[in-house]
Parts: sequence; structure tokens; C-alpha cells
Amino acid sequence: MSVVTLGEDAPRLAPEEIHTLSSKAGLKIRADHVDDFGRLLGALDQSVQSILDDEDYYPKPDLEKYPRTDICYALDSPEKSDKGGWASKCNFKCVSPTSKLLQGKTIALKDNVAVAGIRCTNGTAAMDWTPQLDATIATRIMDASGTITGKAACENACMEGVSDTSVTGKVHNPYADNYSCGGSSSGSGRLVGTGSVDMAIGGDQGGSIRIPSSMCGIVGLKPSWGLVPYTGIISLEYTIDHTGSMTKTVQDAALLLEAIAGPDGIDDRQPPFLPEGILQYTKNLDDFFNSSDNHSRPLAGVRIGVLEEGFTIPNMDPNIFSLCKKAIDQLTSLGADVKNVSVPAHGNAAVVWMCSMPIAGGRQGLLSDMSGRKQLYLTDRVKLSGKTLTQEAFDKLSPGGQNLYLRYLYLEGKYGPELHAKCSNLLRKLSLSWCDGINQRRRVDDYDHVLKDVDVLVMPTLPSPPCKLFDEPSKHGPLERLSRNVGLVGNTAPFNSTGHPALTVPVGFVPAHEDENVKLPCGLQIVGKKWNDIDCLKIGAAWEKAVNWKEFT
Ligand SMILES: NC(=O)c1ccccc1
Repeated sequence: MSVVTLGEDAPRLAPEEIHTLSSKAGLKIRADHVDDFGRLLGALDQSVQSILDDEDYYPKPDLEKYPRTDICYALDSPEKSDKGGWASKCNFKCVSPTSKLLQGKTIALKDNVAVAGIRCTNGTAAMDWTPQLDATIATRIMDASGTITGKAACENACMEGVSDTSVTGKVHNPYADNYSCGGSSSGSGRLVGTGSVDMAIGGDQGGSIRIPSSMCGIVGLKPSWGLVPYTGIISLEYTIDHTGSMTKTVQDAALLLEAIAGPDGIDDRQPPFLPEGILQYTKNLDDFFNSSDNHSRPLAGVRIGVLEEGFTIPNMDPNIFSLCKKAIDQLTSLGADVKNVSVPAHGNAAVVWMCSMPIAGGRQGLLSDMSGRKQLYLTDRVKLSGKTLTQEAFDKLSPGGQNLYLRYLYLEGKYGPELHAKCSNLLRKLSLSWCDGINQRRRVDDYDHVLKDVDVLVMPTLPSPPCKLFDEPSKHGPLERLSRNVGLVGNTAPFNSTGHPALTVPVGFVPAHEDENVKLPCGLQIVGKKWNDIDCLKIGAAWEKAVNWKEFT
């Protein structure tokens, strides 16, 4: 870095530059101050230039230990995408001396997770980014000897819940072609659902792990906020960003969570340390089942609250309603203490989530402005977005991303930070801060008030079954395309804002709305106390041991 001086011959801004700058902001600078500010800003710019000339600071991927070869992109060979599931495939050498936890498991990463040298689409052509780093969770999977076999398709800019918006093509439901896998982690849902991989990583800001998991008949866990590092993953909005597992079984969910959870020292949402033993999910799960002396009633002593408002969200399908009630009866017969509970604020929580998202989400998710954080910034990707979206980038977004940007411009212009501030407080009212157990003096509100009496809340993951994909999506207008998302996140999005862990397990099939002969998967959502992801896993695993979900009616 060079030494900057404010001497007579130091670089300075000309008076016209100061004038242009201030008049754009509607300000006038006193005539006798113009030269002073010109010199101050000129010196600043000299410092900035020295920083831009310096190297950036990223975690270095270990390409020698974990080489990746034979990269094949769905954009080049769509026929190799497995009906849309893959965004890219690769050959990864992942034999680690460190741990064998994931040995023998094949794993797909959602295509918003950075893997060095492999193009990362985020489901959209609006930005073309090839990362030079591995996300923390990718490194952790390699260090646990997991075999990464590629990147799974993701819906456009992670802003869609129906699987016909990705730049890599439509993703078909594992149980019926031309039906939705959900989104935005659509490829992860399909690939695990069809058995193309054992496990996948998904991302979730409003339901994007749980929606495709429910629709593809698999287990999806949105972990507690901050449990799994988001470092090196494309963000939508940092208060609601989560990454987590999508697996065939709850046992595998525990296994993958164990591999990826815990502080990485970079993601500033994470606590620096966690209670002893909390990350040993597989052992804790085994201990739970081994300690039960009544194997036909493994859930004896577990308290389950049936969230009434979770069954009355808009568009609730009667078949989903009754199937989930029956699944809950099954939990009762497994010994659980089940009672109805009410959180009146639940009905409106997704609406607050929706009004809160655009201002911060447009800036962070579409313009890549994450200022205020102390974490790893993806500088090379930030460079691609610019200060405002270009026409070209806007045109490449699907209606969900375009709508987010217009909502951002509209709400930012009309209400500014005041709206975002109020929404954030209302969302915080739903739940204590993430250290609620420690700070007992705080008021106990909404969900956490009820979670004092029960261990978990249960409700349908989604109000409606997967819908049909459009034959030619681009022939349909934004309203028609986005209408398919309406109400979808009523039971999922609230827990992105509160940060509670939320697991979806498949509980059977329901008829599609378009054709009653088409039967598609349906999930039950289990929401736990913060940091008690293990409670969700225990109940899910008890269900899975007792019931063959494909035959449950
Ligand atoms: N990223 C998300 O979680 C999401 C889910 C559904 C619709 C839009 C976004």
C-alpha cells in the first residue's frame, strides 16, 4: 500500500466533480469548501486504488487433495441432466484422511453453492459466475469422504417455488413427469427422490429445502439459523438464508447435518461455540432409541403441539389436511403426548416475511450488496451485478426475480427503511433471539411461548400438492406463473424469519389437482426449539422406523 498525503500536489477532485456529486444528491457545497473536499476525496480515492490493486483474500480450495475433473454442464448437454435434476456433473476425488463419516455416500450440491472451477448458475443466466473457492460445507463434505457427483439444478435466482424456471431447464417430479418438484432446490429434490444420489444440499429462505423435499417424497431439514455455515453460498437475504440436508431418510439427515454443522469462524451469524455434544447428531439419535425401554412406544415423554393455524392457512388441500392428521395420530400411538396449540400470529407471519423481504432481499440477493456484515464476501461475483440491474440481467431473471426487483424499487422508494424496520421487529416478535434459553429476562412471545409447553410443533409442510409444469413457461405472463407460488410458503417461511429448525418427512401421497389419478408425495413439518434440531430428527426417525410412508393412507 502506498502512503497517502494531503500535500499541495496530491491528487484531487476538480470543482466540477464536487459540484456534480453534490448536486446529484440535491446538495450545495459552500464555495470556499469545494477545494478542501476535492482534496479529501482525492486522497481517499488514492487509498482505494491501492486496495483495488491488492489481492483479495479467499479461503483457498485444496485442488490437489480434492481434484475435480470431467465437468459436464447441463447447459451444453441437456440430455444428460436426468430430466432436469443436474445443473452440472463432475468427477470428484473425495477420499479424506480426516474422517470417513460420509464414505460411500454420493452427494449433489444445489447450484448456488460454490465449488472452485465449476460454473455456479444460481438457476439463472443473469450472472455467469465460476467460483475460485469451495463453500465451507463443500470442504466439510470432502473432509468427511463424501463423494460429490455434481451440482443440482436450482430455480431462477432461488426465487421460485415451481420447477420450470431454471436456466438449466424444467425439473420433472420423480413420481410424475411434467409435474413440479417444487423449488427452489428442485434438482436436489429430484435427484434424491429418484435415487440418482444418496443425499443433497439445499438452500432455504422461505421454504426452498422443504417445498421440494415434500413434493419429491424425501426428508428435508432447514436447520436452526446459524447452525450450518453459509460461507461461499449465494445469498438471498442473510436473516433468512439457511442451507441444509435433503435425504432419503432421517438417519441420513442426521449424518449429513453432523458433517456440515458448527461454526467455521467466517460466517458471522454463527455463535463461536455450541453446547457440548450438540453436534453429535447420529450418536444422540442412536442414544435416544437405545435408551427407550419400550420399543413400541419410542416417543413416550415427547410432547408434540399440533399447530391449529398451520391447518387453516389459505388454499389448504383437504387431502393434505387429513393425511397429516392421520400421521399425527400415528405419532400418538408411538407414545407421544400430543395436544392442540395455537399461535394466532402464525396466520400472518408469511405476509410479514413477504413485505419484509424486498428491501433487504433486492439489495442483497439481486445487487449482491451485503454491506454491514463481517464475513466472506464473494467479491468476484459482486463485480458481476453492478449498482443497478442492467436490462439484460433483468430480462434473464424469471418472474420471481423480476418481481423481487420491482418490489424492492417500489417499497424502497415509497417507504424506505421505515417499513423494513417495522417488519423486522414484527418478525422478531414471533420468536426470541437465538439465545433465548440464556436470556430468560426477555419477553417470551408467539412461537416460543407455546414451545415452553411442547417440544415441537407439527403441521402440513405445504398447503397444496405439486402442480403441473407449463409446456412453454415463457408463453405465460408473470401473474399466471407467480400465482402458482401463492400460499405455498404459509407454513414454511415463518420459520426462516424465526430461525427455528424445521424438518419435513414424507407421510404419503395425495391426488394432484389437475388429475386425481396422479398421486404425489406429501410432507409433515416438525418444528423444534432453536438449536434443538435433534428433537425434529428424533420424531422423524421414530416415524420412519415405524411406518412405510409410501403405503401410509
Ligand atoms: N428461496 C426460497 O426459499 C423461496 C421459496 C419459495 C418461493 C420463493 C423463494
